[in-house]
Amino acid sequence: MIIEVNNLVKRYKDLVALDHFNLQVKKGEIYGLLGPNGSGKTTAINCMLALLKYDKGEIRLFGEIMAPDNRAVKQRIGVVMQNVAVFNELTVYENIDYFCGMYVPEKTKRKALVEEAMEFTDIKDFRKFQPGKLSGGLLRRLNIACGIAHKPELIFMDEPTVAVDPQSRNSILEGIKMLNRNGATVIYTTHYMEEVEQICSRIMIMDKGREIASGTKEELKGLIRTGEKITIELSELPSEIMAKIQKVEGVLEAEYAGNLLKVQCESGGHSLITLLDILRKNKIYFGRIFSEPPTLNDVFLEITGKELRD
Ligand SMILES: Nc1ncnc2c1ncn2[C@@H]1O[C@H](COP(=O)(O)OP(=O)(O)OP(=O)(O)O)[C@@H](O)[C@H]1O
Repeated sequence: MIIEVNNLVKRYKDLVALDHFNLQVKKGEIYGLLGPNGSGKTTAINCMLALLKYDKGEIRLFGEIMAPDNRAVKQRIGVVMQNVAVFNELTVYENIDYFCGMYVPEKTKRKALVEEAMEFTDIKDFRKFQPGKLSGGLLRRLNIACGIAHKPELIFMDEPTVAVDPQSRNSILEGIKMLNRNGATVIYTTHYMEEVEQICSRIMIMDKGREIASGTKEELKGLIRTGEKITIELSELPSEIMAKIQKVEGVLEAEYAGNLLKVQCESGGHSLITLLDILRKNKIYFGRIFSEPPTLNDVFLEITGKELRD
């Protein structure tokens, strides 16, 4: 295991931010911590990095107890925090060089690493720019370059795509996958379920400082009763036909509004054919049909009774 967290408790006065939190991350994973704002993701990361003291529990990184002065372990770690943390008086190149220099003292070796990090994050053209002159997306890329230039084996990324345009977001996500293919283990926090679905090999869904479920996205979706959501375009739907639809085996809920019939089905059920048969037999003409699998928001909703997003 690269990360082992056992029974971690962190309180801010009366508020329990982490409540007996456990985590195991294996080498080579992109592990996602998914949870709404305030669920404890940043607190968990800061404890793992020994930036915060905690009340109870144990944290091991690379098999060693993590402590603020454990330089050997810190050298093997890269950090990309939620808030961009760069120096405004330094250029792009100098910023990356500074952060890389904390772990790589040799100048020539460092030069090659800084060039590589700029290439990787595609900010070479801005090497002489100061951060204040960069767009939001470029700033995020600089933040990432500063965190990864020394080629860490384990990378912590805390919501690196917040307030980033879709194009930069995709290039950041692709970059993370590439870092992982090149051998880095990644721990990634977000409240965007699409991101963890896109890049993470395993996911923990958090709420109120605790794990509520974990596994691959397929395993998580298999935990819940909610299955696919079927949408059918219809110009009319008499109430007696709606009543028949609501009684179909495997149908949890059905509603008709704005010429759309929306049917929420149970997981594992195959209700589409039956639904279409009912419509055909009753001479109800339908247009396009869509089927969406359950999302991680459905998992969160079914377990906690609330939406993942605010
Ligand atoms: N320095 C602090 N002092 C007091 N309470 C704090 C402090 N930092 C965080 N908290 C509280 O601890 C809880 C967990 O916060 P944390 O920032 O770890 O959550 P998060 O899941 O990372 O949320 P976000 O996505 O908003 O960063 C929240 O209720 C938050 O208000």
